[in-house]
Amino acid sequence: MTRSVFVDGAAGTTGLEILERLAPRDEFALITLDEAHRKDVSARRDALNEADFAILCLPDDAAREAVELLNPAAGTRVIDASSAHRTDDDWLYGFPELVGRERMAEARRVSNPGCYPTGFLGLVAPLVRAGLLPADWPYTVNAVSGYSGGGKALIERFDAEGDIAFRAYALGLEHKHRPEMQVHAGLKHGVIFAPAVVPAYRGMVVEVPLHLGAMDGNVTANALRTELQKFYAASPIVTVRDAGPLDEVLLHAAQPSHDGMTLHVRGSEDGYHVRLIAVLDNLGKGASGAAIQSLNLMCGLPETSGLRLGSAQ
Ligand SMILES: NC(=O)C1=CN([C@@H]2O[C@H](COP(=O)(O)OP(=O)(O)OC[C@H]3O[C@@H](n4cnc5c(N)ncnc54)[C@H](OP(=O)(O)O)[C@@H]3O)[C@@H](O)[C@H]2O)C=CC1
Ligand SMILES: CC(=O)N[C@@H](CCC(=O)OP(=O)(O)O)C(=O)O
Repeated sequence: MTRSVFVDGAAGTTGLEILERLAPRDEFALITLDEAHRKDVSARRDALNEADFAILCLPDDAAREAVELLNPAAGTRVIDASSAHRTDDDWLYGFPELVGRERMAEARRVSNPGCYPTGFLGLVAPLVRAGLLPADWPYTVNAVSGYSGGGKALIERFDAEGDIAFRAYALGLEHKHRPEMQVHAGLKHGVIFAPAVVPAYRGMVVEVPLHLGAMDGNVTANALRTELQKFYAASPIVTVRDAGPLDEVLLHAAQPSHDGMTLHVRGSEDGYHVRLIAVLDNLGKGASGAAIQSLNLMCGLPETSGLRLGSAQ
Protein backbone atom coordinates (compact mmCIF):
# COMPACT_ATOMS: atom_id res chain seq x y z
CA MET A 1 0.00 0.00 0.00
CA THR A 2 1.43 3.38 -1.04
CA ARG A 3 0.51 6.51 0.92
CA SER A 4 0.71 9.96 -0.63
CA VAL A 5 2.63 12.58 1.35
CA PHE A 6 2.74 16.34 0.85
CA VAL A 7 5.50 18.24 2.64
CA ASP A 8 4.35 21.86 2.95
CA GLY A 9 7.52 23.95 3.28
CA ALA A 10 9.57 21.35 1.42
CA ALA A 11 12.20 23.95 0.38
CA GLY A 12 13.10 24.74 3.99
CA THR A 13 15.70 23.21 6.29
CA THR A 14 13.39 20.69 7.99
CA GLY A 15 11.35 19.99 4.86
CA LEU A 16 14.40 19.15 2.76
CA GLU A 17 15.64 16.66 5.36
CA ILE A 18 12.22 15.00 5.44
CA LEU A 19 12.26 14.68 1.65
CA GLU A 20 15.74 13.12 1.78
CA ARG A 21 14.47 10.47 4.20
CA LEU A 22 11.27 9.79 2.22
CA ALA A 23 12.67 9.82 -1.32
CA PRO A 24 14.17 6.30 -1.31
CA ARG A 25 11.09 4.69 0.24
CA ASP A 26 8.49 2.99 -1.91
CA GLU A 27 5.82 2.98 0.83
CA PHE A 28 5.30 6.67 0.04
CA ALA A 29 4.49 8.73 -3.07
CA LEU A 30 5.43 12.40 -2.77
CA ILE A 31 3.13 15.19 -3.90
CA THR A 32 5.35 18.12 -4.88
CA LEU A 33 4.86 21.75 -5.89
CA ASP A 34 7.31 23.54 -8.16
CA GLU A 35 9.14 26.70 -7.13
CA ALA A 36 6.49 28.95 -8.70
CA HIS A 37 3.66 27.30 -6.74
CA ARG A 38 5.15 26.24 -3.41
CA LYS A 39 3.70 29.30 -1.63
CA ASP A 40 0.57 29.53 -3.76
CA VAL A 41 -2.43 29.11 -1.47
CA SER A 42 -4.62 27.44 -4.06
CA ALA A 43 -1.95 24.93 -5.07
CA ARG A 44 -1.17 24.19 -1.43
CA ARG A 45 -4.87 23.69 -0.63
CA ASP A 46 -5.17 21.13 -3.44
CA ALA A 47 -2.02 19.30 -2.37
CA LEU A 48 -2.98 19.32 1.32
CA ASN A 49 -6.39 17.83 0.60
CA GLU A 50 -5.17 15.31 -1.95
CA ALA A 51 -2.56 13.82 0.37
CA ASP A 52 -3.03 10.94 2.78
CA PHE A 53 -0.44 12.67 4.99
CA ALA A 54 0.62 16.32 5.16
CA ILE A 55 3.83 17.24 6.96
CA LEU A 56 3.97 20.96 7.80
CA CYS A 57 7.51 22.37 7.83
CA LEU A 58 6.49 26.00 8.04
CA PRO A 59 6.67 28.99 10.36
CA ASP A 60 3.87 28.88 12.97
CA ASP A 61 1.49 31.28 11.19
CA ALA A 62 1.82 29.46 7.87
CA ALA A 63 1.24 26.13 9.68
CA ARG A 64 -2.00 27.50 11.19
CA GLU A 65 -3.01 28.67 7.74
CA ALA A 66 -2.30 25.22 6.26
CA VAL A 67 -4.57 23.61 8.85
CA GLU A 68 -7.32 26.05 7.89
CA LEU A 69 -6.90 25.04 4.25
CA LEU A 70 -7.69 21.43 5.09
CA ASN A 71 -11.14 20.14 4.34
CA PRO A 72 -12.00 17.71 7.18
CA ALA A 73 -13.89 15.52 4.68
CA ALA A 74 -10.64 14.91 2.78
CA GLY A 75 -9.29 12.94 5.75
CA THR A 76 -5.68 14.11 5.44
CA ARG A 77 -3.66 13.18 8.53
CA VAL A 78 -1.22 15.88 9.63
CA ILE A 79 2.19 16.09 11.28
CA ASP A 80 3.05 19.68 12.18
CA ALA A 81 6.76 20.39 12.74
CA SER A 82 6.08 23.94 13.92
CA SER A 83 5.32 25.04 17.47
CA ALA A 84 1.77 26.16 16.58
CA HIS A 85 -0.04 23.17 18.13
CA ARG A 86 2.30 21.74 20.74
CA THR A 87 0.12 22.53 23.72
CA ASP A 88 -3.19 22.22 21.87
CA ASP A 89 -5.39 19.47 23.32
CA ASP A 90 -6.83 18.71 19.89
CA TRP A 91 -3.39 17.56 18.77
CA LEU A 92 -1.39 14.57 19.95
CA TYR A 93 2.09 15.55 21.12
CA GLY A 94 4.24 13.42 18.83
CA PHE A 95 6.73 12.03 21.31
CA PRO A 96 5.97 8.29 20.92
CA GLU A 97 8.18 7.27 23.83
CA LEU A 98 6.10 9.51 26.15
CA VAL A 99 2.58 9.33 24.73
CA GLY A 100 2.63 5.68 23.62
CA ARG A 101 3.04 4.19 20.18
CA GLU A 102 -0.58 2.94 20.11
CA ARG A 103 -1.88 6.50 20.31
CA MET A 104 0.41 7.53 17.47
CA ALA A 105 -1.04 4.79 15.28
CA GLU A 106 -4.55 6.22 15.66
CA ALA A 107 -3.73 9.94 15.61
CA ARG A 108 -4.98 12.29 12.91
CA ARG A 109 -3.26 15.50 14.13
CA VAL A 110 0.25 15.13 15.48
CA SER A 111 2.40 18.00 16.72
CA ASN A 112 6.11 17.27 16.38
CA PRO A 113 8.00 18.17 19.58
CA GLY A 114 10.44 21.08 19.53
CA CYS A 115 14.13 20.28 19.31
CA TYR A 116 15.18 21.52 22.77
CA PRO A 117 12.01 20.15 24.42
CA THR A 118 12.83 16.73 22.98
CA GLY A 119 16.05 16.72 25.02
CA PHE A 120 14.49 18.24 28.13
CA LEU A 121 11.37 16.06 28.14
CA GLY A 122 13.32 12.96 27.20
CA LEU A 123 15.32 13.43 30.40
CA VAL A 124 12.86 14.90 32.87
CA ALA A 125 9.34 13.67 31.99
CA PRO A 126 9.94 9.97 32.81
CA LEU A 127 11.63 10.88 36.09
CA VAL A 128 8.80 13.19 37.18
CA ARG A 129 6.27 10.53 36.22
CA ALA A 130 8.13 7.95 38.28
CA GLY A 131 8.12 10.29 41.28
CA LEU A 132 11.93 10.48 41.37
CA LEU A 133 11.99 14.19 40.53
CA PRO A 134 9.47 16.66 41.97
CA ALA A 135 6.90 18.30 39.69
CA ASP A 136 7.13 21.50 41.73
CA TRP A 137 10.91 22.00 41.42
CA PRO A 138 12.23 25.13 39.63
CA TYR A 139 14.14 23.49 36.78
CA THR A 140 16.84 25.10 34.63
CA VAL A 141 17.68 24.07 31.07
CA ASN A 142 21.07 25.02 29.59
CA ALA A 143 21.45 24.16 25.94
CA VAL A 144 23.44 24.71 22.77
CA SER A 145 22.24 24.11 19.24
CA GLY A 146 23.79 23.97 15.82
CA TYR A 147 22.80 26.94 13.69
CA SER A 148 20.50 24.99 11.36
CA GLY A 149 18.14 25.07 14.35
CA GLY A 150 17.21 28.60 13.33
CA GLY A 151 16.27 27.55 9.78
CA LYS A 152 17.31 29.31 6.57
CA ALA A 153 17.56 32.76 8.17
CA LEU A 154 20.07 31.71 10.85
CA ILE A 155 22.04 29.55 8.42
CA GLU A 156 22.45 32.60 6.18
CA ARG A 157 23.52 34.72 9.16
CA PHE A 158 26.13 32.21 10.33
CA ASP A 159 27.44 31.74 6.81
CA ALA A 160 27.65 35.52 6.31
CA GLU A 161 29.14 36.55 9.66
CA GLY A 162 31.58 33.68 9.93
CA ASP A 163 33.08 34.57 13.33
CA ILE A 164 30.32 33.67 15.80
CA ALA A 165 31.59 31.28 18.50
CA PHE A 166 28.69 31.42 20.96
CA ARG A 167 25.43 33.30 20.41
CA ALA A 168 23.33 33.47 23.56
CA TYR A 169 19.68 34.27 22.96
CA ALA A 170 16.27 34.30 24.63
CA LEU A 171 17.96 36.70 27.05
CA GLY A 172 14.56 38.13 27.98
CA LEU A 173 13.97 34.69 29.52
CA GLU A 174 11.02 34.00 27.25
CA HIS A 175 11.07 31.39 24.49
CA LYS A 176 8.40 29.52 22.54
CA HIS A 177 9.61 26.20 23.95
CA ARG A 178 9.00 27.04 27.61
CA PRO A 179 5.24 26.26 27.67
CA GLU A 180 5.81 23.00 25.86
CA MET A 181 8.47 21.90 28.34
CA GLN A 182 6.31 22.77 31.34
CA VAL A 183 3.08 21.21 30.05
CA HIS A 184 4.49 17.91 28.82
CA ALA A 185 6.70 17.34 31.86
CA GLY A 186 3.73 18.18 34.11
CA LEU A 187 5.65 20.89 35.99
CA LYS A 188 4.22 23.45 38.37
CA HIS A 189 6.73 26.18 37.43
CA GLY A 190 8.02 27.43 34.11
CA VAL A 191 11.67 26.54 33.49
CA ILE A 192 14.60 28.91 33.14
CA PHE A 193 15.71 28.22 29.59
CA ALA A 194 19.20 29.36 28.55
CA PRO A 195 19.79 28.45 24.89
CA ALA A 196 22.75 29.36 22.71
CA VAL A 197 23.89 28.68 19.18
CA VAL A 198 27.39 27.43 18.38
CA PRO A 199 29.25 27.17 15.05
CA ALA A 200 28.20 23.61 14.22
CA TYR A 201 25.64 23.17 11.43
CA ARG A 202 23.62 20.56 13.32
CA GLY A 203 23.44 18.85 16.68
CA MET A 204 22.51 19.94 20.17
CA VAL A 205 23.30 19.36 23.82
CA VAL A 206 20.51 19.97 26.33
CA GLU A 207 21.46 19.92 29.99
CA VAL A 208 19.42 20.00 33.21
CA PRO A 209 21.62 20.56 36.28
CA LEU A 210 20.07 19.36 39.54
CA HIS A 211 20.74 20.02 43.20
CA LEU A 212 19.56 16.51 43.99
CA GLY A 213 20.65 16.71 47.61
CA ALA A 214 18.36 19.70 48.19
CA MET A 215 15.29 17.74 47.11
CA ASP A 216 13.16 15.67 49.44
CA GLY A 217 13.90 11.96 49.47
CA ASN A 218 17.06 9.95 49.00
CA VAL A 219 17.16 9.73 45.24
CA THR A 220 20.58 9.00 43.75
CA ALA A 221 22.07 9.61 40.32
CA ASN A 222 22.16 5.84 39.86
CA ALA A 223 18.42 5.63 40.60
CA LEU A 224 17.70 8.32 37.99
CA ARG A 225 19.83 6.53 35.39
CA THR A 226 18.30 3.15 36.16
CA GLU A 227 14.80 4.58 35.77
CA LEU A 228 15.67 6.12 32.41
CA GLN A 229 17.28 2.88 31.27
CA LYS A 230 14.12 1.00 32.24
CA PHE A 231 11.89 3.58 30.56
CA TYR A 232 13.78 3.45 27.24
CA ALA A 233 14.73 -0.24 27.36
CA ALA A 234 12.53 -1.07 24.35
CA SER A 235 13.42 2.05 22.36
CA PRO A 236 15.50 1.62 19.21
CA ILE A 237 15.97 5.40 19.13
CA VAL A 238 16.77 6.62 22.66
CA THR A 239 19.89 5.29 24.38
CA VAL A 240 20.76 5.83 28.05
CA ARG A 241 24.48 5.58 28.69
CA ASP A 242 25.97 4.05 31.80
CA ALA A 243 28.12 5.88 34.36
CA GLY A 244 31.43 4.94 32.71
CA PRO A 245 33.99 7.30 31.17
CA LEU A 246 32.50 9.80 28.74
CA ASP A 247 34.17 11.53 25.79
CA GLU A 248 34.19 15.22 26.70
CA VAL A 249 33.45 16.23 23.11
CA LEU A 250 29.68 15.86 22.95
CA LEU A 251 29.21 17.85 19.76
CA HIS A 252 31.53 18.14 16.78
CA ALA A 253 31.64 21.10 14.42
CA ALA A 254 30.86 18.71 11.55
CA GLN A 255 28.38 16.56 13.45
CA PRO A 256 26.90 13.85 11.22
CA SER A 257 23.15 13.58 10.72
CA HIS A 258 21.56 11.24 13.29
CA ASP A 259 17.97 10.41 14.26
CA GLY A 260 18.66 8.96 17.71
CA MET A 261 19.06 10.60 21.10
CA THR A 262 21.58 9.74 23.80
CA LEU A 263 20.95 10.49 27.47
CA HIS A 264 23.55 10.78 30.23
CA VAL A 265 23.18 11.01 34.01
CA ARG A 266 26.38 12.23 35.69
CA GLY A 267 26.44 12.44 39.49
CA SER A 268 28.96 14.02 41.88
CA GLU A 269 30.81 11.72 44.25
CA ASP A 270 28.89 12.95 47.29
CA GLY A 271 25.59 12.46 45.44
CA TYR A 272 24.48 16.05 45.96
CA HIS A 273 24.71 17.25 42.37
CA VAL A 274 23.60 15.70 39.09
CA ARG A 275 23.82 16.74 35.45
CA LEU A 276 21.17 15.28 33.14
CA ILE A 277 22.42 15.62 29.55
CA ALA A 278 20.71 14.87 26.23
CA VAL A 279 22.62 14.79 22.93
CA LEU A 280 20.61 14.84 19.74
CA ASP A 281 20.44 16.26 16.23
CA ASN A 282 18.05 19.23 15.99
CA LEU A 283 17.25 18.06 12.47
CA GLY A 284 17.04 14.38 13.52
CA LYS A 285 15.11 13.38 16.64
CA GLY A 286 14.65 17.15 17.07
CA ALA A 287 12.63 17.59 13.85
CA SER A 288 12.80 15.61 10.60
CA GLY A 289 13.74 12.24 12.11
CA ALA A 290 10.94 12.59 14.66
CA ALA A 291 8.44 13.40 11.92
CA ILE A 292 9.46 10.26 10.04
CA GLN A 293 9.24 8.17 13.23
CA SER A 294 5.70 9.51 13.75
CA LEU A 295 4.74 8.92 10.12
CA ASN A 296 5.95 5.32 10.38
CA LEU A 297 3.86 4.72 13.49
CA MET A 298 0.79 6.42 11.99
CA CYS A 299 1.11 4.08 9.00
CA GLY A 300 1.67 0.95 11.07
CA LEU A 301 5.20 0.63 9.67
CA PRO A 302 8.33 -0.26 11.69
CA GLU A 303 9.21 2.72 13.86
CA THR A 304 12.76 3.10 12.57
CA SER A 305 12.14 2.68 8.82
CA GLY A 306 14.13 5.28 6.92
CA LEU A 307 15.79 6.66 10.06
CA ARG A 308 19.50 7.39 10.33
CA LEU A 309 20.59 5.40 13.36
CA GLY A 310 23.86 4.00 12.05
CA SER A 311 26.75 5.62 13.91
CA ALA A 312 26.67 6.23 17.66
CA GLN A 313 26.42 9.80 18.96
N1 LIG B 1 15.44 23.87 11.96
C1 LIG B 1 15.25 23.07 13.00
O1 LIG B 1 16.19 22.48 13.57
C2 LIG B 1 13.87 22.82 13.50
C3 LIG B 1 12.76 23.43 12.97
N2 LIG B 1 11.52 23.16 13.48
C4 LIG B 1 10.32 23.83 13.00
O2 LIG B 1 10.07 23.49 11.66
C5 LIG B 1 9.45 24.60 11.00
C6 LIG B 1 10.31 24.91 9.78
O3 LIG B 1 11.58 25.33 10.25
P1 LIG B 1 12.85 25.37 9.32
O4 LIG B 1 12.78 24.30 8.31
O5 LIG B 1 14.00 25.46 10.22
O6 LIG B 1 12.62 26.80 8.64
P2 LIG B 1 13.12 27.34 7.23
O7 LIG B 1 13.01 28.81 7.32
O8 LIG B 1 14.43 26.75 6.89
O9 LIG B 1 12.03 26.78 6.23
C7 LIG B 1 10.70 27.21 6.24
C8 LIG B 1 10.15 27.04 4.84
O10 LIG B 1 8.79 27.43 4.84
C9 LIG B 1 8.58 28.22 3.67
N3 LIG B 1 7.39 29.05 3.87
C10 LIG B 1 7.24 30.15 4.66
N4 LIG B 1 5.99 30.61 4.58
C11 LIG B 1 5.32 29.81 3.71
C12 LIG B 1 4.01 29.78 3.21
N5 LIG B 1 3.09 30.69 3.58
N6 LIG B 1 3.66 28.80 2.33
C13 LIG B 1 4.56 27.87 1.94
N7 LIG B 1 5.85 27.85 2.39
C14 LIG B 1 6.21 28.81 3.26
C15 LIG B 1 9.84 29.03 3.54
O11 LIG B 1 9.94 29.58 2.25
P3 LIG B 1 11.26 30.37 1.75
O12 LIG B 1 12.22 29.30 1.36
O13 LIG B 1 10.78 31.17 0.60
O14 LIG B 1 11.73 31.20 2.91
C16 LIG B 1 10.88 27.95 3.82
O15 LIG B 1 11.22 27.23 2.68
C17 LIG B 1 9.42 25.76 11.99
O16 LIG B 1 8.13 25.87 12.52
C18 LIG B 1 10.41 25.36 13.04
O17 LIG B 1 10.03 25.86 14.31
C19 LIG B 1 11.36 22.23 14.45
C20 LIG B 1 12.42 21.62 15.03
C21 LIG B 1 13.76 21.91 14.63
C1 LIG C 1 18.95 27.70 17.16
C2 LIG C 1 17.53 28.18 17.11
O1 LIG C 1 17.26 29.33 16.81
N1 LIG C 1 16.63 27.32 17.43
C3 LIG C 1 15.22 27.61 17.43
C4 LIG C 1 14.48 26.37 17.80
C5 LIG C 1 14.25 25.55 16.63
C6 LIG C 1 12.93 25.86 16.01
O2 LIG C 1 12.61 26.94 15.57
O3 LIG C 1 12.09 24.89 15.90
P1 LIG C 1 11.29 24.16 17.00
O4 LIG C 1 10.61 25.15 17.86
O5 LIG C 1 10.24 23.51 16.24
O6 LIG C 1 12.20 23.27 17.70
C7 LIG C 1 14.84 28.64 18.45
O7 LIG C 1 15.42 28.67 19.51
O8 LIG C 1 13.84 29.33 18.21
